[in-house]
Amino acid sequence: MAQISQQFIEHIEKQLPESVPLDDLLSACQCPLRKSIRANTLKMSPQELRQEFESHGYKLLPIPWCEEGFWVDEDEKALPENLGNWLPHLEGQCYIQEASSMLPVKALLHDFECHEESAFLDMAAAPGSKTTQLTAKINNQGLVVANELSSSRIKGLHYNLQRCGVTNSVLCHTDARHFGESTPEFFDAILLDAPCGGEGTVRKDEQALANWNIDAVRAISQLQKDLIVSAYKALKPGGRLVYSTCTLSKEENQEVCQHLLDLYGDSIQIKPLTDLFEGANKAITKEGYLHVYPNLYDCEGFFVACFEKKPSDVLITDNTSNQNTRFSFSPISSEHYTSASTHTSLFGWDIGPIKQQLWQKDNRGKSLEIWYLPKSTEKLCRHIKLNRYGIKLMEISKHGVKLHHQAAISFGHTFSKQHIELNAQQAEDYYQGKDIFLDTPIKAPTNKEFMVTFKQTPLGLVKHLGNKLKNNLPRDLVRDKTFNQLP
Ligand SMILES: C[S@@+](CC[C@H](N)C(=O)[O-])C[C@H]1O[C@@H](n2cnc3c(N)ncnc32)[C@H](O)[C@@H]1O
Repeated sequence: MAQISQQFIEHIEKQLPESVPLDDLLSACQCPLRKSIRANTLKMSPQELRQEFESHGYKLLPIPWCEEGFWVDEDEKALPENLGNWLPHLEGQCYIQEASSMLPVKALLHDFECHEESAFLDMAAAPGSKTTQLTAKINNQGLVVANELSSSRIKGLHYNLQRCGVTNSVLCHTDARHFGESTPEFFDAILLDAPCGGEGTVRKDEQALANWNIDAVRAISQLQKDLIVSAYKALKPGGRLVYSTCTLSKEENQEVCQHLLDLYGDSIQIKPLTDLFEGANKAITKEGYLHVYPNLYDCEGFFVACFEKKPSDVLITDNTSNQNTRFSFSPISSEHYTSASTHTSLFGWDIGPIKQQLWQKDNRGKSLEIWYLPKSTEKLCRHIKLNRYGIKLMEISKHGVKLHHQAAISFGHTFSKQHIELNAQQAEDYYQGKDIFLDTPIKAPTNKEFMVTFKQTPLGLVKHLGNKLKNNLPRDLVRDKTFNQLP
């Protein structure tokens, strides 16, 4: 049973709209949270995800604001606890994400015209539920900067981006309060899913409201105000900003938005979310924000505000010097492009269409790395230090060309040759880091790299050694336990 501090009850009671009686809110806080899942459309359609679950007796209910998202009706059948070890999850076909947490990206992209050069910033991105939702929705177009301050959380963010086949993102590891100064008017759209008090998460975390106090709320509200000002400054005129939290107090929500409007109300305006989805009116505030109390749609509490920065007639000029010491890549040379494309053609992979995004980097004289970088990465690097760039595709050394794991999981769906389809047991063995023994040896030269797939989805690379396939899954991706069949 959730422990809810009396101080919180007295505080929130004063802020509740008439449509949300305190008793309804408190009883919703005591109900376990409905679980939800989202199809990652870079790898699986919502229909396929639904079929996969329903063929095992689960009942999935659509989430009204996210066509890729579903609630799992656990009255019918409960989800297994360890869904993270399920093969389709490891393959990046789905993401376990709370339903209301799917709202901010919906707001960010609603009527938004995304193009090849669009630059997005996710200011507080780990573990990546919204970054992966965004990149899937824009089909890996443009550039998405995923930023996270916490060192311990950035690894999980990177893992999720890789797993989900995200190719248009770079990772940044900084305090998001710096973006306003370091990347002024750089981004077309910014998501600030702010660090917050988490009052809306009490249905998942029974202790979330046990030790509530107003001083902590005020302190975090100040951080949020600094972050939203930084977001405003980093946004291009004509750009879009979404501010969201999973908390309920006005100090962390409406007051933060009002701070932005008090400072910059002449050049930014609220984009009301009234028509975001059918039924949004239940949660709409008088300003046009969505304030989702946990009882409204039977999910977590959430707050979402959307702003548009007015277009400006003043032309933005990028005065930053081209002398960029932080950027250690150069465009791929024709000699190395020839080596790279000769190698990828063995896999039936034509890298011609991505040639403009191929860069080379010297690996301390030992080898030469070939990378795929999202558009505008070089320009961005003139302003900020990145933690991880796009995707390392291969290494060229005196021993020849060697493909990298990320090339297979990000671009493997376009390989037409040199891949081996595994059965479920072999796919599980692969994720557990084991070599794969073949019942019937394949007719192919030994010591060659192959890509392995399961149900046509790329898992990674192996080396063919005759009767076995040597596992080349990077060690940090190896899992102790995996399963294929839903119970
Ligand atoms: C609500 S969580 C983000 C959840 C994420 N957007 C998602 O959907 O998976 C807020 C994140 O902000 C990070 N954070 C806290 N202070 C920050 C700061 N000053 N700059 C950037 N990130 C910060 C926290 O470590 C945390 O990971």
